[in-house]
Amino acid sequence: KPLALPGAHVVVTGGSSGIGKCIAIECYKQGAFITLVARNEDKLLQAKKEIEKHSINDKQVVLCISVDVSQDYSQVENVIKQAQEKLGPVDMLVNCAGMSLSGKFEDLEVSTFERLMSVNYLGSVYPSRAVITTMKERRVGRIVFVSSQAGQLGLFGFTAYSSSKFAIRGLAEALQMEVKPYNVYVTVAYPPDTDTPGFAEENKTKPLETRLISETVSVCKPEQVAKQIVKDAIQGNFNSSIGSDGYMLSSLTCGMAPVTSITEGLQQGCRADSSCPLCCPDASGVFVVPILGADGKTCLRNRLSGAPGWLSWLSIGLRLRSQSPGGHHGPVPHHCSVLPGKFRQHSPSLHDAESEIGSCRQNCLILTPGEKAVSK
Ligand SMILES: NC(=O)C1=CN([C@@H]2O[C@H](COP(=O)(O)OP(=O)(O)OC[C@H]3O[C@@H](n4cnc5c(N)ncnc54)[C@H](OP(=O)(O)O)[C@@H]3O)[C@@H](O)[C@H]2O)C=CC1
Ligand SMILES: CCCCCCCCCCCCCCCC(=O)[C@@H](N)CO
Repeated sequence: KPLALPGAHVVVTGGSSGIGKCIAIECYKQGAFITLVARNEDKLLQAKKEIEKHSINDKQVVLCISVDVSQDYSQVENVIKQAQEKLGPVDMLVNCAGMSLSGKFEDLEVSTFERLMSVNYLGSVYPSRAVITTMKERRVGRIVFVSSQAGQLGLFGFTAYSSSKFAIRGLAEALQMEVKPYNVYVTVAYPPDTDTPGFAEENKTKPLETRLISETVSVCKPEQVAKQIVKDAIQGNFNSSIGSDGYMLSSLTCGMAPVTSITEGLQQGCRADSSCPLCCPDASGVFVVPILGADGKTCLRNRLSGAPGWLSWLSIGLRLRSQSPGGHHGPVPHHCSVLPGKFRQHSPSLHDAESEIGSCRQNCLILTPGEKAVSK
């Protein structure tokens, strides 16, 4: 279910400038309450004024908190606490604070590698770590990471920057697998060059080669990038790319990232049905056992959005095969997946799967249709 932004509390790190500021404006326009997090207080207040021009009701608030997200976890944790005291639990966190420095490997100071890793990577870990427990308890939440196209491929001049942006992806993939059963969705955005103060700053020292390679993709407006990111985050899409070459780049570099939207679209015929005993929304066994298990009755849609992409494709393949004459064994509800008999015989986990799913459900909050999740 898409996240409803009206009345929601959105925290944007790096919200005082560039892409982050545009994300804050986009959310504010849709009725959210905003907390902006960045270091410079003047820039924060300036951004607050600009964002407030876009209010849609007189209850909306923009809160500003100054902190360096890359320095000290307990400081960041305090900032999140302050924000939650004023505006309630965080529904969406956007990790957009970041910076770029380029240069040839041997020309970059070692301290630049440390700096980019702490701001871009640890600066995303800390705020996320500070909001995740409450999100899981409430069974509501979105966490957005802003990587970069340079986080999908390594580029000349970006030895320090690219690696810090690749790190974000590893974090996001692992985290999505953990939190999907709690209805918390992770989005990683891979923007191209975008016309922001940060980009202007980066261009002052960019090597010629880096500039030439980057210019093969045109520069985007931050408003456009922000719109796409907010849209994907609301939808719970794991991947957020901009434009057609952004889309191609994402397809080429998708690896085993979790799949959400496209696969779910293809799985139209496999909608989760709350009347199916195996399609409970706890979905704690997100991974292999439930996919191969449940004696062919596991609903794929709930299970797979936290699993690597190729597993989804495999299962779609199996499902299509199983629908062909001869591949179908026993009575199977229309919304459930079917595994061919051959696979059943060869997988020892299959026979235990139903009981395993039964036991993993004991550790979880089980919702019956119509019931609402409440925090512990
Ligand atoms: N513009 C581009 O071409 C692209 C940008 N990106 C990524 O998007 C994000 C935003 O970029 P962009 O809008 O260009 O950047 P800007 O430099 O315009 O804005 C950066 C924001 O992050 C804040 N910030 C920076 N460091 C810290 C820190 N240590 N602690 C807290 N806040 C911090 C800044 O405020 P303050 O300095 O006051 O702390 C500012 O609000 C970055 O992660 C960047 O890597 C990705 C792809 C392309
Ligand atoms: C078939 C696929 C076509 C795609 C071609 C790929 C070309 C790569 C261009 C990468 C540009 C790097 C952008 C980095 C932006 C960034 O993060 C900094 N500006 C941050 O400030």
